Amino acid sequence: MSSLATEDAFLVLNAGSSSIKYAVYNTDLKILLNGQVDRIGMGPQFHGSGTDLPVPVAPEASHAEVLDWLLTHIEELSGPLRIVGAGHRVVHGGQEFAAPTRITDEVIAKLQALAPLAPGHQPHNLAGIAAVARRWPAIAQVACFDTAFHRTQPRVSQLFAIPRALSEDGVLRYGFHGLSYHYISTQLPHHLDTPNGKVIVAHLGNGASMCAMENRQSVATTMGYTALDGLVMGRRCGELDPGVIFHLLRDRGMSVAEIETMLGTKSGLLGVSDLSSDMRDLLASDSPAAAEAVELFVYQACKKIGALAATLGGLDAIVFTGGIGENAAPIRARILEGCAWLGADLDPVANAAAVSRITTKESRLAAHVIPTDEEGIIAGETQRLIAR
Ligand SMILES: Nc1ncnc2c1ncn2[C@@H]1O[C@H](COP(=O)(O)OP(=O)(O)O)[C@@H](O)[C@H]1O
Ligand SMILES: CC(=O)OP(=O)(O)O
Ligand SMILES: [Mg+2]
Repeated sequence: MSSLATEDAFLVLNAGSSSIKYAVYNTDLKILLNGQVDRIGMGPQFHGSGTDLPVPVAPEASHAEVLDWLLTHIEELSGPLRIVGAGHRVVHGGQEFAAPTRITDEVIAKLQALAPLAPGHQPHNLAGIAAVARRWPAIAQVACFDTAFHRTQPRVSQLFAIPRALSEDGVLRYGFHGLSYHYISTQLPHHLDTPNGKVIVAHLGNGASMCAMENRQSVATTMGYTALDGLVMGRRCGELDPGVIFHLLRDRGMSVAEIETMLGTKSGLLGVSDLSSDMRDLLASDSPAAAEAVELFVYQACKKIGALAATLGGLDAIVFTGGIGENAAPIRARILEGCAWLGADLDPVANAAAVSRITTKESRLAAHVIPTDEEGIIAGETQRLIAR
């Protein structure tokens, strides 16, 4: 990156369940570098600065190993830049963290205590914070939470029907993907005729969820206390009768840890297809089990759209985002076919091109594709907190 000048810059890390996205911004929030490692656990691939290359680690290498390589690579790419701050996506903020927060040892300890509620994410988020602190010991770091955007929800959306004492203790539907939903909420006025109307945003990636918005605020979401609930995901089961867990414990002799691993990493698209957690692999396969996994993904998405439309009392628009939402035209088409009763009329040409609006002019329900930018939200918040 010989074109980079010597200037102050922020690093942003967004560790998801199958990817680590990064971006480097200058203090005017201009993006200087960005990219990602995806397919972590399945032969990780780096994409960024005009190159695509396999990460030189074992195919099953952990997020931590990938992170080590990635930070060295970012340091090389960033050449003369002075990294003066870092912002991180942190998936679970629990009851306490409802806004971006400067990271201290005390904050780290509290976030570690929440790790059991997000075992596929929080440890990777904290590993990123620790790795940055080792490499750039003097810089300020900021945590931005996936749960924060949903804190505007009415209490009834957050409650489970369990004894009150547990709800008072924080066993609530927190919801996730909030940085993505926050970004999309800022973009609705640029795309929709009715940005403040009744909108469902579908963040469909390796993790997948939906958020019902009105006045661009979250009023309901499909994920829960943890990121296991709701839609079918790459490796997570989504909505499940809790009775299945008792059956596995009592009648099949599985341990809590085995069940957690099964529902969190061996279920979803991977479990049903017996082939892959990656939608690209399933769409390219002619296996009947892969087709059934895709059918279940679409079926559950349509079912949740119906439920969220009911919480909103109607529906003006659906927005697709995330790796599948942005890139998988056949999945968007199939979900919108299931929304014909809500007035969706797909424009196949627009859908194939993934231009912003993918329904016809006459369609009563508008559908749009809007690429998400979690890193942009993190960068803005990091700069704001560090400047203070
Ligand atoms: N062209 C594509 N067609 C279908 N699915 C895609 C395509 N590109 C990416 N995906 C899907 O997006 C998923 C990753 O989404 P992403 O939002 O980046 O994941 P993460 O949850 O790790 O942040 C992959 O698992 C893959 O299934
Ligand atoms: C919360 C969550 O599921 O995140 P991701 O989609 O990045 O795995
Ligand atoms: Mg993600």
